[in-house]
Parts: sequence; structure tokens; C-alpha cells
Amino acid sequence: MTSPSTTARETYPSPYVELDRSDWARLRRAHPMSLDADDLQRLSGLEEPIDLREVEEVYLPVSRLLNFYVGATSGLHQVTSDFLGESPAKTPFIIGVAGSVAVGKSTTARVLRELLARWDDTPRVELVTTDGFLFPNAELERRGLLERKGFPESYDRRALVRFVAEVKSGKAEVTAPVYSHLVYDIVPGERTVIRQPDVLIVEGLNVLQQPVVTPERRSPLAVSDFFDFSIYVDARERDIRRWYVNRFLTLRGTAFANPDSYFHRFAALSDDEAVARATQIWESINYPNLMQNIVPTRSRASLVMRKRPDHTVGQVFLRKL
Ligand SMILES: Nc1ncnc2c1ncn2[C@@H]1O[C@H](COP(=O)(O)OP(=O)(O)O)[C@@H](O)[C@H]1O
Ligand SMILES: CC(C)(COP(=O)(O)O)[C@@H](O)C(=O)NCCC(=O)O
Repeated sequence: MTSPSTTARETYPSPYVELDRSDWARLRRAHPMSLDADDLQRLSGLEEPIDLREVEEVYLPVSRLLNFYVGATSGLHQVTSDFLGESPAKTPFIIGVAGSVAVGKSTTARVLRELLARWDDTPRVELVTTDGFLFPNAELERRGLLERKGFPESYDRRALVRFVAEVKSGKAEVTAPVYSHLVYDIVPGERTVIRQPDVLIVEGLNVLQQPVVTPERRSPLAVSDFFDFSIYVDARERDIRRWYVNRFLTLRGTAFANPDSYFHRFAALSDDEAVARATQIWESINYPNLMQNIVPTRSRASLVMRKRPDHTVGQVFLRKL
């Protein structure tokens, strides 16, 4: 298996150390960790059920590593403050979670939020998804982008960067717009409020994108410039496509049944029709976005979790260079 950044012609050392599942799970022994009854209850209450063995063997070591990084990063901030002769301000630790539609970003981000909140130095963990920064449908329509939801240009990237920069600067209260998957649009007037968390997890398709350079904006920043750590959730395209179609079939019987749902018209589709419709959305929007915009950002991640067809993580690539 090649490393996330390796192509046939590259000759420099891979910046990643590759660990298969058993190597990664073994790290638990060196850093004893276990889940208590409260943790199990919180995790089993997640929207998406996740196997608890998977949590203990894969996600718990990730949270331990992140906890070490939080400590080390705060030491670096202290060095900068000492050098400047300033009193240190508390800087939230920012984690990006990237990957395809339906690869399991939300599930990963939610599990990590629960696990990180267990550590004494990071009890306050907030999670935001970048869908809140999509332009409203009316604006997407005006720009001819309604069929390109999730592509980099469908987001108000400037607002997203401003939001993350403000949270990181320690501002007392920062708000973000809210996207509803039910109505498939930004909810007018609704905001998520973030108040000086210890950790902010930013989850979204394009969070590892490079800054966009145009003649008007020659040195913009990208949201990833504010990340202290980033995770790319990876899997084979054929598996992700299957997870996408399966989720669509589940939603047909649940969320789509709600008359307020944008996809209410799909609630009455037969199995075959629903599979055909989901496959068509995948092939026309999500797959091209994955190949053109998301996969190319994978080699920028601090950690890549590569999933097997049953969602379990088979390999972990940790950036060491
Ligand atoms: N670790 C996991 N174990 C089992 N099922 C999972 C896991 N992660 C995601 N899933 C399932 O895969 C689908 C996509 O996951 P989700 O977290 O919603 O993806 P994303 O946020 O990337 O769109 C959902 O139906 C979810 O239940
Ligand atoms: C809302 C999304 C763009 C994901 O946004 P993210 O939070 O990852 O930035 C995506 O889930 C989506 O709706 N894509 C459009 C095509 C589709 O309906 O699957």
C-alpha cells in the first residue's frame, strides 16, 4: 500500500509513518487508556452508532496523540508570548477533519469531540461543519452553482477563514451560519455560537484546500492555515459510493418522509429508483468533487485514517516530517 503522498515518480522520503491497525491499536499499551461507563453512554448516544471496539482501538489513541499535541502547542504559544514579553492569551487548538461526502467525517468528528472532552486540559470541545458557510441556494443559483454544492466555489471562503481566525484569536463570542440538510439550504437568521473553546473541530469536504490566489487577492489565507492538526478520512471510492447510496436509502425512509424535506419527492421512490437517483447525484456532483478537489488535499493532512469496506480503520498514516 502506498503512502498518501506517494506517486510512482517521487523519490523523497515519505513524510508519513504508516501503521496498520494492529500497530496502531498496540500504541494503547504504551499509553494506557480506557473508556468508563459515562463515556460508553455518551458514545452510544451518538447519531451514528459506532462499534466501541473501534473507538477503543483506533479513536482513543488518536485522542491521546491529540492531547499530547495540545500540550506541546500550548508550550509553543508560551514561548512566543515570553519572547514578545506579553502575557499569554489562551489559544484554542484547532483540528480540521476532511474527506469525501459520506466517508464518515461527521462520525469521526463527533467521536473525537467526546473523547477529547475527557482530558482535563480540554473539557470544552466545539464542533462546526463548513456546510454553514455554503452560499444560500438563492446565491448559488445566481452564480450558476446549484449543481456544484460542496465544490470550493460554493462556499463563502472568506467568511469561513474570518470565523476560524476569530475563534483562534480568543474572541469572546464568534458565530457561524447554520445549514439544514432537511431543507437543503442555509437557515435564515440562525447562528451557532462559539465561546472560547479549548478545542475547535472544523469538519468539511474542503478544509485542507490551499488558499485561492487571484489577481485581486494575492496573499489570502486558507482555513487550514489556522489548523494545529488535521485528519483526512480516506476510503476506496467504490466503498464511499456504497455508503452514500445506503445513507440515501435510509434517509428516504426517515428524513425524506418529512414534508419539509427538500428531498420529500424522493420518499416515494422504489428501491431501484432511489439507488439510481443517489448514484446519479454521486456521479454528477460528489464524485467529481472528490477527485478534482478533495483527494488532492489528502497529502496535506497530519493524519490519514484509511477505512476498510466495513468502516473499520485498516491503516493510519501519521505525518512525522
Ligand atoms: N465508523 C463508522 N462505523 C459505522 N458506520 C459509519 C462509521 N462512520 C460513518 N458511518 C456511516 O457512513 C455514513 C456516512 O457517515 P457520515 O459520518 O455521515 O459521513 P460524512 O460526514 O463524511 O458525510 C453514515 O450512514 C454513517 O452511519
Ligand atoms: C452539504 C455538503 C456540501 C457537505 O458540506 P460540508 O459540511 O462537508 O462542507 C454535502 O453534504 C451536499 O449536500 N452535497 C451536495 C450533493 C448531495 O446532495 O449529496
